[in-house]
Amino acid sequence: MAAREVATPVITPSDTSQASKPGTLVLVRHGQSETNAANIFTGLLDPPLTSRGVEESTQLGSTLRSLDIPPFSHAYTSPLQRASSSLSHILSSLAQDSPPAVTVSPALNERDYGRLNGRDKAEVAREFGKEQVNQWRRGYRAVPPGGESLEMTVERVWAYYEEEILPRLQREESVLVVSHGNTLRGLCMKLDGLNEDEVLKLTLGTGALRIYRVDAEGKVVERRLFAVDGLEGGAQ
Ligand SMILES: O=C(O)[C@H](O)COP(=O)(O)O
Repeated sequence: MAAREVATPVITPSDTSQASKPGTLVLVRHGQSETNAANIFTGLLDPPLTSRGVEESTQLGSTLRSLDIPPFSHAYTSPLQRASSSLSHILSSLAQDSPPAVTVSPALNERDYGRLNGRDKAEVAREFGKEQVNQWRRGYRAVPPGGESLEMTVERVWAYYEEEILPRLQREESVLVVSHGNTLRGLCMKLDGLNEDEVLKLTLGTGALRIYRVDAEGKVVERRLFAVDGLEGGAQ
C-alpha cells in the first residue's frame, strides 16, 4: 500500500536569486478510522484507527523517510484520535533523530457534519438524494444540517495556517500537518487556488500525502502529490 508520486504540473519557482529557500509543508490525512471503514459520517466523532489505518500511517512514515525532505521542526494535528494517533505512528516509523515539537489544535478538527455525524452515508443518500449528499460532502457552500460547510471550515483552518504555520514556512522550516479530509481539502483549495467547481472534484482518501514548498512571500513554488492505486490516499 505504499504511496507513489504522481506527475504534477510544474509550478514556476519564484526568483531563486533571492537566496532564501522555500519552507516545506507536508499535509497528511489520517489513516482509516472505524467509522470510515463502516461508511459512517464522522465529523467530530472520535473513533480509533482500524488496523489498516495504523498500517497506512506507519507506511507514510517510511515514505516520508525515503523522500528528500528536511527534518520536521514542528508537527500539527487535531485533538481527534484518528489524527493524533496517525501522527504518532508516522513519527515512530519516520524515526527522526530529533523529533519535532507537536501542537494539537481544534482548528485542525474535521468539519462538523452536525446531525449527519454518526449516520450511515448510504442511508442519508437514500433519504435526501445522492446530489444533495454530494453537495454536503464535496460542495463549498452547502451546509450539512446543523454542521459546517466547507466554506466555514476553510475560514477557520486558513486563519490558523496564516497565523501558526505560514510564519514557520517563511522561516524555511519543515512542517508536518496530520489532519482530516475536509480540513485538508480547504487548505488545498487555498494553496492550489481552486475554485468552487474544482474543489467539488477533490477527494483526499485516508493516508493521502501532499508536499508543498512555500516561499518567503507565502507563494507555493512546488507541489508533489502521491497516490495509492491511482487514488490520492487509500479510501474515502
Ligand atoms: O467526517 C467524515 O465522515 C470523514 O472524515 C470525511 O467524510 P466525507 O468524505 O464524507 O467528507
